[in-house]
Amino acid sequence: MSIKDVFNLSEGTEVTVRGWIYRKRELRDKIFLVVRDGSGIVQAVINKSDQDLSSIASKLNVESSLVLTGVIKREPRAPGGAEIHVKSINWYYAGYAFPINEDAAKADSEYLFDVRHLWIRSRKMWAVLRVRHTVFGAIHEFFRSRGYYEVQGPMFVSAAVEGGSTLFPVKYFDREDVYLTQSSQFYLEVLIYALERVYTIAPSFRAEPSRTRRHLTEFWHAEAEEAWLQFDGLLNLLEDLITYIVNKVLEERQDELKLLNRDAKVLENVKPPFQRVSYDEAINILQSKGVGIKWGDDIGADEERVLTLQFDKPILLHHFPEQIKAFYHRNDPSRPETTLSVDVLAPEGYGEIVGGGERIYDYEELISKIKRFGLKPEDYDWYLDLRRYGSVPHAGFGLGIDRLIMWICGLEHIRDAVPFPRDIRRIKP
Ligand SMILES: NC(=O)C[C@H]([NH3+])C(=O)NS(=O)(=O)OC[C@H]1O[C@@H](n2cnc3c(N)ncnc32)[C@H](O)[C@@H]1O
Ligand SMILES: [Mg+2]
Repeated sequence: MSIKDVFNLSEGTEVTVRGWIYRKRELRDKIFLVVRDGSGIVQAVINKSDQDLSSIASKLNVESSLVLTGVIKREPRAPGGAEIHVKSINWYYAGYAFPINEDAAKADSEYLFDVRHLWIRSRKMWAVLRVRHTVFGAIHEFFRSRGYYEVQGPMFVSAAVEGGSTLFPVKYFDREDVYLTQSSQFYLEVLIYALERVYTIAPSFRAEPSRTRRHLTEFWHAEAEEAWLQFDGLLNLLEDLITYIVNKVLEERQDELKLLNRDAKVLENVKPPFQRVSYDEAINILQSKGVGIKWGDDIGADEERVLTLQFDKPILLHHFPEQIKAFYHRNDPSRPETTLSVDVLAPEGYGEIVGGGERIYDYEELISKIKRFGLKPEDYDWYLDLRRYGSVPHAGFGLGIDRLIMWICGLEHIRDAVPFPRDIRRIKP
């Protein structure tokens, strides 16, 4: 039986659970073992009057694996309000003294990243991993229930989508022009001409030199693209997607959010319409808050933080000046110096979790912008073909899943949202 089922059974029931010792405490007359499995934890009590049992329990360590049988007793002081009074223990592996103890857990956080392969067993990571599971499942459900087809782009690519400065070159046999994908977007733009509406969940790679609280060198990216979709439809789609995901987490992961001390009030407030703020309005708000910014400047993490603290809902920040966004963004015909682009900013200072917009679908417009941006049309030969043959208005976006999970769980650093985070200094475990 899994540990979480123990709490649904009545007092006096005999149960057998299996798992690992999470905490161990020896008192004068008792030994308390907190046992964990994939579903949760339960306290087990051994009376020292039972010589055989207590001699077994004494030699076990934190993380020793075992199967124990005992009788349920209500105990308000125990986690979950019940405990198991142990009758027998079958242990599999006494193990060595576990290197992560209470002090280590409070020690230098880099140490906890060095032993992430063991720290992954902590209650905090257990909760984050279960929220992560729900988020990935919700993304699949959302798109599949709306007729989007799941597709896959390649990981080895030949061109930048989001600028050459964060491309990871790959040693690819004798070639020097191969990179890890920054975004599957261009391939989704190919696939809409076959399936009309597509999505993918895949890793993306960015050679980010800075170690910030929201950048990784490898991150999980949910991207979607849809033929005929235009700007207002894109904004509504983003609101519906993020609301759907947050609601799923609220529905399935209340215990985990509590364990993470996450105040779910903000999450309960996530529903359409989000706060729609144009770039122009954002510049005015920031200037009124004393931020030294002028029209045409990029809005970075610090400025996003100021903006998100003005509202208690996600923000759809739209119509960025063309020079701030990638070449493929379609210029707004009514204000060509701006683009039909949108970033979604998560509240509470978390900032950008989504980037997207309408794409240029006219061949001449795209090739002239590629040149105007100092790029080489030959680097985008097959991408331009999509505008030569059957081009249609279309839009899409990329959701940074790790950043979304960081916000939903109320985490300090994106590295806590990922089982095995990668940044400029970390490539193991
Ligand atoms: N299909 C598309 O339209 C996506 C588009 N080509 C794209 O990659 N946009 S983005 O660069 O803003 O990245 C999208 C999101 O991807 C996340 N992102 C982007 N870069 C990172 C890094 N380095 N670490 C973690 N998360 C990252 C972040 O939430 C961004 O909003
Ligand atoms: Mg972006």
